[in-house]
Order: sequence, then structure tokens, then C-alpha cells
Amino acid sequence: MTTTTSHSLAIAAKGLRKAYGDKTVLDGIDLAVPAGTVFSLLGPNGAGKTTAVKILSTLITADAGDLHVGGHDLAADPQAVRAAIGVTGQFSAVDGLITGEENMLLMADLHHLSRSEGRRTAAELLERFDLVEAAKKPVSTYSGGMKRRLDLAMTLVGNPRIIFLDEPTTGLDPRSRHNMWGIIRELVSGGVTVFLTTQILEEADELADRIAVLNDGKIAAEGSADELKRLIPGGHVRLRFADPAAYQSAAVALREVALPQALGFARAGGAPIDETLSLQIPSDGSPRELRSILDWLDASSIEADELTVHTPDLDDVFFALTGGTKVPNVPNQPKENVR
Ligand SMILES: Nc1ncnc2c1ncn2[C@@H]1O[C@H](COP(=O)(O)OP(=O)(O)OP(=O)(O)O)[C@@H](O)[C@H]1O
Repeated sequence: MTTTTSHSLAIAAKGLRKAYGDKTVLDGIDLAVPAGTVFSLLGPNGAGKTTAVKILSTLITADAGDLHVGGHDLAADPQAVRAAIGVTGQFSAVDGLITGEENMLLMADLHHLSRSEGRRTAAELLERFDLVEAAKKPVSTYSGGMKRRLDLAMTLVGNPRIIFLDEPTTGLDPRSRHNMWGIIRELVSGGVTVFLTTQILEEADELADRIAVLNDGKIAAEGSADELKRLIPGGHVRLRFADPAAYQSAAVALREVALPQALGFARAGGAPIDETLSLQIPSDGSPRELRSILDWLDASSIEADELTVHTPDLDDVFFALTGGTKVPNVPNQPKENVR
């Protein structure tokens, strides 16, 4: 980022502020999104993600901030910004009463395309977004995934180089979500810049080059997914027992046996999680540490029924940075590798 000039930034915000009454939503945040990348803004409900999108896409004005989108000053030339961007998401322009094709043609009209060019663009995009069969049907009959695809297709009519996607896959089933991710990746490989807000941390992990976590009006942390994961502790090995007696003796052994501190056992004994008969041992998940844990289990004649390795994921980052649940004692996290 240090080498990125303001020239190659698709979105640049300095000191962006917005308050509603006495509630400060954005407390002077800085954003820098290089052209052709995906930037994801994460944050708990009400953190101000949509507010940021609305400001940067000219729908509402900021109270303060030096804001540039597509190289244009947002305050001085909002028209030029509007010409450079597309917005889809929570405030979608899709009209459910007319057909998908009619929605597309309406959009082509708004962009002052000629009749033939409008028809050609609509046909191309309907094809690209797998909506040809549905094109002549009212949008009210579309599934959630089809509506999102149409929404994005409509946004692309004006060939924007910067797209704001406000929670683009909320409510979609996993297949539709993955389809949408594929579409977004394709856009980015064509040079489009994507500003993405999402509640789905896996989505940011999958798509974003850089992620910023918004909390209490400030950017709590910013970086690539891997950089953010490295910010917080949370790696551990979890041993699960089917037999309460085996669990008990392992818990006692873990507390009593002097485990080598150098291997990260300083908090040996971890916090027993009673209902799940599980024990956690802080660990970076490296083969060396795993071998050491397995050796210790053998030497202590402890038979665990399951051993899982948990490395910090974006959920952990989110919890840690937004003041949520303590890291890492979150039982039954989905992203574990059972060994
Ligand atoms: N027009 C408005 N008038 C007053 N308060 C508003 C207005 N719009 C948003 N807010 C408040 O500003 C805060 C930020 O809202 P915003 O919709 O930007 O959050 P968000 O991060 O997008 O949340 P979510 O994840 O729930 O969509 C919230 O507390 C919201 O209630």
C-alpha cells in the first residue's frame, strides 16, 4: 500500500465523517482502494457499512472528508462519480412488476444507450448472467439468486469501472452464493474495482484483497485476510472425549503434568468445556506441536476420541476486534480440520 499513488486508487477517503443527530456513525475514517482490487468493509450490524457505501456512491453526503472515487472529487463532481460507478445491494433498483429484460432495457435507457445498443447490451448481459430463459418473465417470479444476478447485470449496463456491492449474497443458498462469487471474480479479473460490504466473513476471506473492520465509527484493523488472522491469537488443538471418565482424567493430567512452555502449553489444562467433554490446548497447529501433543497423550495413556486443529479464522478476528465473544473458546466452530 505504501507504494500506491493516489492516481491508482479507485476509492480514496480521508477523514470521512458522518453523524445522524448526535450519533456518530463514521468518525473520520480513511479508506484507500487500489484500482482492480476487491476491498471489503466488515462490521457488526449498524456499524455504518451501508452509510459508507451510500456516501461513496453519492446517495447521501458526508459531514466531512476528502473523498475521491474514480479520480473524481465527490463533493465537487458527484456527476462524474456517478458515471464511473455502479451500485447493487440493499437498495436495489430492480422492479419486480416488469420482466428481467424490461428492467435491463430501462437501465439502458437511463444510460442513454441507443435502442439497438440497449437491446444488444441487455441480451449480452442476460446471457452472461444465465437469465435468458427467465428474461421474459416478471421479476417477482425470480428466485433470490436470480434477482441478485439481475441486479448486478443491470448495474453493468453502464460498464462501470467501480462497483459497490452492499451485502450481495445475503439470503442466498450456498450454490447461488458461490455462483455470485464467481461472477465477482470475473469482473475483477476484467479490471473492475469492487467495494464489498458483507456479514459473511467467508465471503470477505474468499474475495477481498484487503479487508477493513469497522467498529465504533473507526477502522479497528485493516489488511489482507491473512494479515488480520495473524493479528489475533486463537490457534488451538481440541481433544474431545466420548467417555466422561477419560475426559476427567485427561483434564487432571493436563493440569498436573508440566507441559513444555516453549511449545505453547503455558495455559496447559486449557479451559475444560464440560458439556462437550472437550479440552483445548493453545497451539499454532504446526506438525511439531501436534507430534508433541500426540506423544504426550501416548505417554499419559490418554485416548481422545477426536483431535481437531483450529487456526484463527475471520470469525475470530471479527469477534476479537468488535468486542464480541472471547477468542478462541467457541465450541463447534465450523472451520476445523479434523485430523
Ligand atoms: N437515515 C438515518 N437516520 C438516522 N440514523 C440512521 C440513518 N441511516 C442509518 N442510521 C443509523 O446509522 C447506523 C449505521 O447504519 P448502517 O445502515 O450504515 O449500518 P450497517 O453497518 O450497514 O448495518 P447492517 O449490517 O445492519 O446493514 C445505525 O445505527 C443506523 O441506525
